[in-house]
Amino acid sequence: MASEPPRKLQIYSAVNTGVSPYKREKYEREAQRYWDAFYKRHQNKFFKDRHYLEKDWGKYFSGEGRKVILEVGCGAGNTIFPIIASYPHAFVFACDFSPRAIDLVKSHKDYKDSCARAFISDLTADDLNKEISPSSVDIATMIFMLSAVSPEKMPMVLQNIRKIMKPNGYVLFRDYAAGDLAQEKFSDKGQKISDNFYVRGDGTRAYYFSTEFLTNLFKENGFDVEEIGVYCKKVENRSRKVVMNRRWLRAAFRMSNGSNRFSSKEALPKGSGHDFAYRSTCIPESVLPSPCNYKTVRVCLR
Ligand SMILES: C[S@@+](CC[C@H](N)C(=O)[O-])C[C@H]1O[C@@H](n2cnc3c(N)ncnc32)[C@H](O)[C@@H]1O
Repeated sequence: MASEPPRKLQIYSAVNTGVSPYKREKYEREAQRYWDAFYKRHQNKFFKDRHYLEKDWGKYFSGEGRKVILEVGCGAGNTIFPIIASYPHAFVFACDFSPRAIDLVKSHKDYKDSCARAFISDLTADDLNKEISPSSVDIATMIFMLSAVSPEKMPMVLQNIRKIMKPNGYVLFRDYAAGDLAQEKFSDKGQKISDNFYVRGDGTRAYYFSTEFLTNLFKENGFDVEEIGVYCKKVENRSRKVVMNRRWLRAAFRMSNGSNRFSSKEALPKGSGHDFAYRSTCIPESVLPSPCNYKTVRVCLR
């Protein structure tokens, strides 16, 4: 019969990470419910439309033919609708595991069957091939989505996306970078689940990526790095008289040739934590634009 772990060990574990094993498991099991509650509370008012996509990634979206795009973890559609506005000939698949988020997308005034199809899907569990033909997507956008997934399950998301990407298709990625001010704030409050992974007060979670971790994660799952960089802003909140140093990672990954050589089993992390045994070469931090040149902007961002 399996015996319970010694009590001392349990206490150590809770103190070490800030979140008890019971809560950690609950946040994982009920991730969908927490995000759905988020959209019940905030509707489509929380995130701003992401108008920087065309400026940052125009070269990937433009070109011959009708581009097929998948917005992964689309939320209320703040990435979908700027893409449709800038590229009216594109077709955008969009998925999220929050039914309320998908309802918000479908009720948006610019949602039309001729240019978009939104559906409910848990990217860590549901096969995208049920909704999208294999090897049919030119570009997958992952905008502040992967950070919401536990590091143990990130490979599953990438393996799922690989199946529907065209050979040489691109994943365009933007998400939280390690060292962001918001991460430092978490560190003070005992909301740490594991290394660089935290839970917010509303039960949603956020992972803070280093360039090395992200590079290895994508390489291990069959993508090559096209570009990657840390992107920094000083965000000034004049009413609260605070200046915050925010950091994001912006990257583009291309499907590796020989796209089917990675089985999903191989892609899974080896340990129970996210101590992946990476085999691939990393891009050293020294070749990245670091330290950041902060530029001051006045915006309100999560
Ligand atoms: C910060 S929001 C980003 C939304 C959108 N990409 C944007 O640009 O505003 C993260 C989204 O990822 C979704 N998400 C998290 N884990 C997911 C999963 N396993 N499968 C599908 N969607 C997921 C959440 O429901 C949430 O809508």
